[in-house]
Amino acid sequence: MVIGGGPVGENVAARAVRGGLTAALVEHELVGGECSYWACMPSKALLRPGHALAAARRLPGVPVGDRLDPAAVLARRDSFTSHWDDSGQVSWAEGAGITVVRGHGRIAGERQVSVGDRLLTARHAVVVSTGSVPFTPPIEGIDTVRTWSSREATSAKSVPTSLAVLGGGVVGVEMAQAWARLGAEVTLVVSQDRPLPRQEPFVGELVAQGLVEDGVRVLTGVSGQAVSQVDGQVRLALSDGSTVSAQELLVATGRRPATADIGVDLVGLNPGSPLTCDDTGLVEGVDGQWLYAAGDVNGRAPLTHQGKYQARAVGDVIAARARGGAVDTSPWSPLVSTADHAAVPQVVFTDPEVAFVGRTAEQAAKDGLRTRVVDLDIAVAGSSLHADGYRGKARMVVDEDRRVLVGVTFVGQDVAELLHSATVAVVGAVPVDRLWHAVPSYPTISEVWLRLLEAYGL
Ligand SMILES: Cc1cc2nc3c(=O)[nH]c(=O)nc-3n(C[C@H](O)[C@H](O)[C@H](O)COP(=O)(O)OP(=O)(O)OC[C@H]3O[C@@H](n4cnc5c(N)ncnc54)[C@H](O)[C@@H]3O)c2cc1C
Ligand SMILES: NC(=O)c1ccc[n+]([C@@H]2O[C@H](COP(=O)([O-])OP(=O)(O)OC[C@H]3O[C@@H](n4cnc5c(N)ncnc54)[C@H](O)[C@@H]3O)[C@@H](O)[C@H]2O)c1
Repeated sequence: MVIGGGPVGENVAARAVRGGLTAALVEHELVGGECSYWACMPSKALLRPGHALAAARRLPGVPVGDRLDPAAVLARRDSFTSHWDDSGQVSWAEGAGITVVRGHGRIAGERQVSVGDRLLTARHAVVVSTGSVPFTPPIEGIDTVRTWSSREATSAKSVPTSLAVLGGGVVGVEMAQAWARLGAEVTLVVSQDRPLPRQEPFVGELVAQGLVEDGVRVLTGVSGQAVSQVDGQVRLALSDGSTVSAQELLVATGRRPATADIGVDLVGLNPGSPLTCDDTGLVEGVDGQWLYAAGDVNGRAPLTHQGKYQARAVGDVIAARARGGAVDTSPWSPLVSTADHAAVPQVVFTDPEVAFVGRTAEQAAKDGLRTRVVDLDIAVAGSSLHADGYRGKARMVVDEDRRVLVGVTFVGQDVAELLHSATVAVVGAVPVDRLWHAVPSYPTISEVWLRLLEAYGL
């Protein structure tokens, strides 16, 4: 029995069915979850046309208009969310042999879930994949005015004349750029010295530069102190005494696991906290091997692809444990999510794009690794052909004791598709001396791999 029919819950259920079990998927809103309707899909649909226009402008000879057509962009976005109708996903689930149960699921006891006045009992396991909810910081007045969360920012029906964005994380930078390119006057408020502060320092610097070039006002080192409504605008008072006023205020200050109202207290866990689990997804602190968690709700790596990876392991391990006999849960077996610890890839879909996997140099040092860091501008034949004035940077973090990569970061136009090569190198612990023999094709942006290895000394 799976509580939460987002991308993660769907995948847990599908794998369990594939493993020979029956599966019920309890969903209280739309099957497909946040990702399909208010997160990954609509946000990328809003960003992509602006990137295509910017890319075309960097190539003399390509006829381009001077601005996007917002109505067409929003209409295409709507088609990617299936107009917020989940019948296609419900049909997919039913076709995969999953029983969809509409309603709010709560843990009601060992292997039991209540949905309204129905009590459902699972034969083998209950999996919680309820995702996450936006975190609103305790700023004076924030509850008294209408603000945007990522939901409004991804589903808005028209372009606001002006938008203030509080928070320089991934949602903040992506939505600031999307709406700026669609014509809004955007101010991004970042509490640290740069956006995306958890990434390599050059990431935030280059992304901020890209935003400024798009006309975004990027304010760093300031936080929100108070919010009020003045003359039909939202006014945000900042820690340096200044104010920002805009038609809309997007609060993009992070998310928290959705565990507040799902009955976890009944099994001795803390509502509102992540459901900490082992690498097979078993929730820690609950006996009997019946309660699992996957996706945003476990706080391990709040990304769709990583949650779906956990889902495949959880669905498979539940089926394997149901069959009985020995179950291999050693690191890197198909039944565990080993990559969550130090090999998580992520793309930030801004222009310049950001793509990284594994540890930053700072994280590797904190983890006690003896590392060498190689930094390069992305300036190869492939990049110069790709766009006039191509601007990008790459960093590779090498564990010197094992001579393998433990982290790679790329920033630049269209680097997303480079990322999987880095992920394969990190997950596969490919020695740099062998990586040398993975020859990048000429002339592609991948040539940066050769330059990185040369700069390392090969
Ligand atoms: C604006 C934005 C953009 C993003 N872009 C990307 C991206 O480009 N790439 C990426 O990898 N990640 C992205 N993410 C993160 C991604 O959306 C999440 O990691 C992903 O949705 C997690 O999937 P999930 O199934 O764990 O949770 P969710 O997608 O949140 O699904 C949880 C489901 O559970 C349901 N539910 C919750 N509680 C109950 C209950 N008690 N009973 C029944 N149903 C319940 C919810 O209605 C929901 O359908 C983005 C996030 C945001 C906010
Ligand atoms: N492309 C992608 O993969 C993608 C896109 C969007 C979101 N996501 C995921 O969704 C989740 C949520 O994203 P998010 O950007 O909301 O969270 P986040 O945690 O990435 O960023 C939140 C930012 O807000 C800042 N902040 C917190 N309180 C603040 C305050 N009072 N004033 C100013 N700044 C404040 C934090 O310092 C942080 O930098 C993340 O896990 C993210 O990885 C992924």
